[in-house]
Amino acid sequence: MKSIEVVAAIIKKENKILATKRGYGEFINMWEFPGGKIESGETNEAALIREIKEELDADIKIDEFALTVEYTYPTFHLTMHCYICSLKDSITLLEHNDAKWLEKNEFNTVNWLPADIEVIDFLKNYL
Ligand SMILES: Nc1nc2c([nH]c(=O)n2[C@H]2C[C@H](O)[C@@H](COP(=O)(O)OP(=O)(O)OP(=O)(O)O)O2)c(=O)[nH]1
Ligand SMILES: [Mg+2]
Repeated sequence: MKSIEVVAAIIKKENKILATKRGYGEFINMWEFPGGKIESGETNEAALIREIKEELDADIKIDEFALTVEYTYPTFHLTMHCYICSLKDSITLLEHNDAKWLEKNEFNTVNWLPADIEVIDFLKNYL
């Protein structure tokens, strides 16, 4: 089975985190943490900064590593490294079709990608 390695940004502002809704592809309209595939030769941090610039036209500060999720979808295995980040400026949705700032008690109001449930469980304790 194919394996992919992805970095994702848990962008935090006060007690809220940014959830973004996928605008295209297999998982369209499901919610995720913005980010994407690490390219060869790239560090996790460089990949995350590049992806957030590409997807949200924003610069971020990576504050700390949060967790790595391993999840097997029917057609591929996902390794996803997640980092707590803060925004240096505003965002523009270039690939997503919606975004929401969610407090802990609102996490369950959106339809997360299956691999993200573990991230949500982590954040319920972290925030
Ligand atoms: N970015 C991101 N991807 C996730 C999350 N949860 C999850 O299962 N994935 C899966 C969905 C995708 O199959 C896979 C790769 O992420 P991606 O589609 O964002 O990759 P990318 O930005 O490089 O996009 P592309 O150029 O391949 O279209 O990771 C998440 O929270 N954030
Ligand atoms: Mg992406």
